[in-house]
Amino acid sequence: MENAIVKVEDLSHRYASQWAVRDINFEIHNQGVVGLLGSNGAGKSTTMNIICGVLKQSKGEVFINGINLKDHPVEAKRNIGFMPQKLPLYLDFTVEEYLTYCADLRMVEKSQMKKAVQDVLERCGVAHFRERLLRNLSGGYQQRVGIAQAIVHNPRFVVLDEPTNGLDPNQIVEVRNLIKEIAIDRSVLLSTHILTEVQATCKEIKMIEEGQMVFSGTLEMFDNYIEPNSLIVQLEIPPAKEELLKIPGVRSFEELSQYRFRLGYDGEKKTAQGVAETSVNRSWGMTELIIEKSSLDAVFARLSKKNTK
Ligand SMILES: Nc1ncnc2c1ncn2[C@@H]1O[C@H](COP(=O)(O)OP(=O)(O)OP(=O)(O)O)[C@@H](O)[C@H]1O
Repeated sequence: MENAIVKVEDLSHRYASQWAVRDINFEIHNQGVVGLLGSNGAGKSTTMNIICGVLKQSKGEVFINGINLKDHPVEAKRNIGFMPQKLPLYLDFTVEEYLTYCADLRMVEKSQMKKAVQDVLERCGVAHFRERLLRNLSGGYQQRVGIAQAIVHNPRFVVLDEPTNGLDPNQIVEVRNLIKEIAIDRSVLLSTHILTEVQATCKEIKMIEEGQMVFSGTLEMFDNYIEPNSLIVQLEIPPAKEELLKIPGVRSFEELSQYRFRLGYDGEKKTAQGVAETSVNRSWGMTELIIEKSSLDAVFARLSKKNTK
């Protein structure tokens, strides 16, 4: 079987006497964006810094493309691109000078350097600014250059730490599109506090709280983490409230308008089916039935709380 792009085994890290990360395990096998979530101080930056080889862990192992990062850092890092939260930009360099410098640091072969820089200039949409000083670029374009430096050596795995921080709404959309584009042929681990960002870009989510992994799964699993327990039904010829409360599983009733009602239920999936069937059988003229899901914020809050109990 092909090596996982990233494999993290029993990863723990301690600053002085305090453990920041405890026994984290995960693997990333596929291309696409994986969101790394967690409250402030949860351990995201510590985890990312270790995975990128910037910080040495107290315990555990990290393998990048099958290569042990601790034992073979130079080889392993060839497969990693990192864009830290605070961009390491040299503001007096032009875009092209800076990317050439980064390509050199990442040990791109001299003969390949020009092509590597040209490719990322184009791919990240900054070719027309190649001669501009970094200090004269807008925040959105500086972020693009930050992403370009992370992929100039064509790594299989890229880590982006809050890449849309401080951007305006248009720039956010553009940078998110760029992230999705670069994740077509590589894995991207994206740390963010913004749940709409996760929704817009990620296919998988990992969530850390107090240094431990509290969730790992698809965006859909995260979205469905809290079982729905209410539904909205719209009926053209509504019955009396008591009739609705008689449907098996229905526990509560709330009138939203003359024709629209919220019914609370016990989480049993069959209840929604029962509401639909009864409405049809009794000719209540059902025009809409929506199962109300919890928001991503509610799931995030539940997972954070679960860990602090
Ligand atoms: N250099 C350090 N020395 C001591 N403690 C640290 C150091 N860096 C981080 N910590 C502590 O380790 C824990 C995890 O911090 P970390 O920065 O990894 O969290 P985070 O999830 O990235 O937070 P944020 O979202 O606020 O950036 C926190 O309790 C933090 O105070």
